[in-house]
Amino acid sequence: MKALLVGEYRDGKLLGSTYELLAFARKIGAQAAMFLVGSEAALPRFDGPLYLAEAKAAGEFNPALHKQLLLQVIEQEQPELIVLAHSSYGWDLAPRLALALKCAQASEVLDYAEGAFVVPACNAKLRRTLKPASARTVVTLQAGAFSLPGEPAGTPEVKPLSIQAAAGGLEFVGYEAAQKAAVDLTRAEIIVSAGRGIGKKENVEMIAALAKALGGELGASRPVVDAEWLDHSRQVGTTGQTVAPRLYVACGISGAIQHLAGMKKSGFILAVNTDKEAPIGEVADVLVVADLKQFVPALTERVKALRGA
Ligand SMILES: Cc1cc2nc3c(=O)[nH]c(=O)nc-3n(C[C@H](O)[C@H](O)[C@H](O)COP(=O)(O)OP(=O)(O)OC[C@H]3O[C@@H](n4cnc5c(N)ncnc54)[C@H](O)[C@@H]3O)c2cc1C
Repeated sequence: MKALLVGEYRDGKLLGSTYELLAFARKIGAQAAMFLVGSEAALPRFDGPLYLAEAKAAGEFNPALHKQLLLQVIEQEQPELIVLAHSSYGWDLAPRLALALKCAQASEVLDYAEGAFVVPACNAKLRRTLKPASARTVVTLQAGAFSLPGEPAGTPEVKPLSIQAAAGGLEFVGYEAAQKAAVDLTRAEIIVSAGRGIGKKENVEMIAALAKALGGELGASRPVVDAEWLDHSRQVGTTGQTVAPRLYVACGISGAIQHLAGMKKSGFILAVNTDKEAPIGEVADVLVVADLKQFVPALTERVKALRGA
């Protein structure tokens, strides 16, 4: 099987998600070629053809023009799969491509087995298996679902793409930095995070008390932020911050892949969950199967006593 991987480049840098596409291609045993609107100065490390359009000429974000360039490469390479990251770039480009190619599209792929793609359903509570009816499929990959076992290596064979004329309608103007987060969790050595399992806003205080006793920062999963129990600057995960503290305490967090992608590199992970089968157990060093309303205050008192606070 042949896969055309659509790498991502932003602000002069190749994005790490590009290597997740390579990991996916490797996992499914596909022969990989890559398309990138980027720069010679930031090439991906892999062995294979790399169709490169200069971002200076094509704009870093111009789905209409990038689609045109991609269609030329697809004509040449004839891949069965066109693979993008499930990012704002992929969300925009993938359906345009699928429509132009009149082929199937599978979004937010988590896994692949026997010609079928596994994708999340019902707000990630369930998984659905999709078997495309077309010979060619455009897929976007969920962030963090695939990773290379070691450091990427290799030298691509660069095939420059020339830009004849800009596709009308869109012009890449630039990026606008998001407002600086009120809390920088990326620097925290200890993070205690609240998940939906805390039940109600009033229980945030209980999690904050443990964070304070440990001398750490308070974090959160997305539902806690969506419910406005905590500010977005405290969200950990693919649409929040990526953290790697020495200690991460997950209170009432199930361990959805989007949360794990933001904290699985923590030094030591302690999870508190009533469900012993919760996926957080797969990355936790210790999973305490308990009601957090009993366990967390007891742990806080013990920590305070040990620290003489
Ligand atoms: C595009 C996209 C991006 C996303 N980005 C993020 C992101 O950045 N960060 C993020 O966190 N999520 C993100 N999500 C959402 C993610 O898919 C999950 O829905 C979310 O992480 C679940 O949060 P949770 O674990 O707090 O809640 P749930 O999945 O509802 O889990 C609650 C857990 O609490 C446990 N529990 C319940 N009661 C108790 C109790 N009394 N004591 C102990 N345990 C208890 C339950 O057993 C359960 O495991 C994203 C989703 C999408 C589609």
